[in-house]
Amino acid sequence: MSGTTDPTRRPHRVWSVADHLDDVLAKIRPLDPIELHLLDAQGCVLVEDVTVPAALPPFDNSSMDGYAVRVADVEGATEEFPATLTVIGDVAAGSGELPAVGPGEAARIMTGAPVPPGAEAVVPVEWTDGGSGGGPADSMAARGASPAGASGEVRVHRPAAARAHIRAAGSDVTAGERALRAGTVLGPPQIALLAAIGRGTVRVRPRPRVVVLSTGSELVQPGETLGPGQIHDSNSFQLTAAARDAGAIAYRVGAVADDPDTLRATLEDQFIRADLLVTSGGVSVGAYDVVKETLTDLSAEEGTVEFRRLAMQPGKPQGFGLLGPDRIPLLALPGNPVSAYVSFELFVRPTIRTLMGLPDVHRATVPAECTEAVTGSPAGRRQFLRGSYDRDAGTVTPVGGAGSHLIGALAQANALIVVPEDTTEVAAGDSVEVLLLG
Ligand SMILES: Nc1nc2c(c(=O)[nH]1)N[C@H]1C(S)=C(S)[C@@H](COP(=O)(O)OP(=O)(O)OC[C@H]3O[C@@H](n4cnc5c(N)ncnc54)[C@H](O)[C@@H]3O)O[C@H]1N2
Ligand code: MOO
Repeated sequence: MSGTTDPTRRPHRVWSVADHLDDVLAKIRPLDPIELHLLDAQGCVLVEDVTVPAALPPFDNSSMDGYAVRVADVEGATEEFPATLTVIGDVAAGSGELPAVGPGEAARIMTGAPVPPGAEAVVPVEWTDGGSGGGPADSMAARGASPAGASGEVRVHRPAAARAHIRAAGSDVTAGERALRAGTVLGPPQIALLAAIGRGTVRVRPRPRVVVLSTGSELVQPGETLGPGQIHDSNSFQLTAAARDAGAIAYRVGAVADDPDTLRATLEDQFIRADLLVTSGGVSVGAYDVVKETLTDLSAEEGTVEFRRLAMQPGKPQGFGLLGPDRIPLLALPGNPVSAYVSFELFVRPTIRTLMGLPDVHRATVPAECTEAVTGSPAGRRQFLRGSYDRDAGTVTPVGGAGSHLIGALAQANALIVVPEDTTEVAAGDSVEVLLLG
């Protein structure tokens, strides 16, 4: 990284939001798939069709705690004239050895336990006296408290149809059927299915490893005391949290001073573990804009990073390129905290989600009625104001002003109000486009 900036070579083109985003995403390829343990694959995109190896349930089993019986033995049973059966033992979930139920016999059976041979139906314990000799039971005596419950007699008060309260083998999924299609995003129910069919690992596109570093000699770690002219580094925390929220494994690298050699060395150190590099600060036109200074005019081996002006507010100065021998994508965001956040939402989040191979990379947008007038939106720049969106009312209210240093208002917002390039004023009651955050 040679770090020489030649101002005469600065491109004068002003990029639209859409053109910059298209240019970024055109250079991002989804990460190569790897085999991951189920919980590590949560939120990832499956790249294989998964076939069911063996039916679920694997065997006929009871859906109720009760008694496994033969249908003829309980035919016509009532509370007044119960069917009295001999209890031959217990079948608990996980039971390997099953007692055969003969005529006039019943086996106590628990939910999920295999239906024993000879039994044709299950009667819930509430349809019986539970072996007590009294009225209808509301539960079984716990085995520990009453081991005798697995023997003696039970009076059944109602008849049961064949296969009543029996969950048939294969009634959930059958061997050979497709459990999940390639392209499925693995949420909790999909992970449950994979586990149920016995898959311990799956082939997915992994979460990208995103390295976040902030730049600025004024920055001090939260928890430390500020000296004159210093502020706490909030961007690296904000962006690391946002990267996690977008689905990445994010590594926060502490704030780097405005020194090209330090920045260069810090970035190079991170190449080993980065699928994406995100920096904040140092991209505008000042004398200490270290990111721009360091990453402009790189050699062919070092990569290419282009610094641009975008027709948006906040977020005007942006850098994008591919760095190092592996051509790791780098997004250099402006340092103002709101600018950094808006830039993340518009450009970094879709990049992370493209790396993951997710089908839907953008935040949802909805129309909403703006409850207050907006004035002074800059002509020719798309403005992203912070807003509080009320879904029930279908309204959005601007919070704070347009200043890109307003972190307090940002923390109150749940949406960005989009004011188009050709609009400088919005009247109260006008419909606006709102980008929903989360
Ligand atoms: N003469 C001009 N000056 C500026 C222009 C311009 O076009 N001409 N653009 C302005 C715009 S718009 C933006 S946005 C900023 C972008 O500046 P940088 O990306 O170079 O960011 P810095 O100068 O490093 O910092 C800007 C601002 O943000 C604070 N900051 C930076 N990093 C952090 C952090 N990690 N946590 C909290 N706050 C941070 C920093 O202290 C500055 O106040 O340039 C304008 N200037
Ligand atoms: O465009 Mo800067 O990003 O307004 O604050």
